[in-house]
Amino acid sequence: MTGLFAYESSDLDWCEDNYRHSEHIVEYFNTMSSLFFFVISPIMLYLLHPYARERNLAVHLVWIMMIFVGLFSAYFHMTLSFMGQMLDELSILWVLGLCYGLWFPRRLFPSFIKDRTTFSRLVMMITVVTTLCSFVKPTANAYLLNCFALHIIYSLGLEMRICTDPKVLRLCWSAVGLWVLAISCWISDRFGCSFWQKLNFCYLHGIWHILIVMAVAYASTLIAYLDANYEIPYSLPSLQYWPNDNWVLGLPYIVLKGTTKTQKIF
Ligand SMILES: CCCCCCCC/C=C\CCCCCCCC(=O)N[C@@H](CO)[C@H](O)/C=C/CCCCCCCCCCCCC
Ligand SMILES: [Ca+2]
Ligand SMILES: [Zn+2]
Repeated sequence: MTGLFAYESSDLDWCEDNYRHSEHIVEYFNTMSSLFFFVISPIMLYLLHPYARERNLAVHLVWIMMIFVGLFSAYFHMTLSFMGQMLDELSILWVLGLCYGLWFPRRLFPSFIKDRTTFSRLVMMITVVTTLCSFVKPTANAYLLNCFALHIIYSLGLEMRICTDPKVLRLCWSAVGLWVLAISCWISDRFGCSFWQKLNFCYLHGIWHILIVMAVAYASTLIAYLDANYEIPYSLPSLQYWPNDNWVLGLPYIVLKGTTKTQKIF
């Protein structure tokens, strides 16, 4: 049992040199860049509060769980232990499950499912089964998780076909662009390590951490915005960026111009 927690007991080892900057932290830069989750998550929790209050307070669980993803990611890179790997990957799986349950568009539900509660229960069952299966071949987990991004982009494409709002389109392309940059770093670190070692630049996985958090902030806000238009249209949602609307890489959030009260007046 203690072997599961042992340093370097995971089959995964990223390109960054082990123990280069500290004798206690296996991959220093990868560990430190995981702390970026702690910076973005509280800000997103704050920015999404008006939408969560109107729609469903469970929305807050997404960014609360992202704090745990950051924590487990830091623990994994600090130790490269098997337990760290599983905590890192399973926390990502459960955030994905939560996002699907909350936000997957009703229009795209399989025909035999009539309401979101049934859909969320099905997602929960699939997440539990996938959690158990993840112990069968742990080295395959990360690849499987990355496939979810493809499904999210495909579903977004279906939703965006009829969209002409430039602000929404900008958010969508920014999310996809950030993800393309992120996944390029992840793949390059995984499969091009000898090349990057020759250049003495082995930090691509750490850069992936930073880019994927930004991609998730952009994609989740876009999906929440589409959801708000569909599920709480009286709230008149619109998109803005923090701290400034004109910043190239501000954090997107949803502003509600109407509330339940104004709905009752109409
Ligand atoms: C209707 C669904 C809406 C979904 C919205 C987005 C949901 C985000 C869900 C999960 C957060 C992912 C956080 C990534 C943490 C990375 C930690 C990490 O680096 N782990 C690695 C090991 O250290 C591990 O190898 C990585 C495994 C792959 C993770 C793949 C995550 C998929 C993220 C999907 C992002 C969607 C972006 C879509 C852009 C248009
Ligand atoms: Ca390494
Ligand atoms: Zn990582």
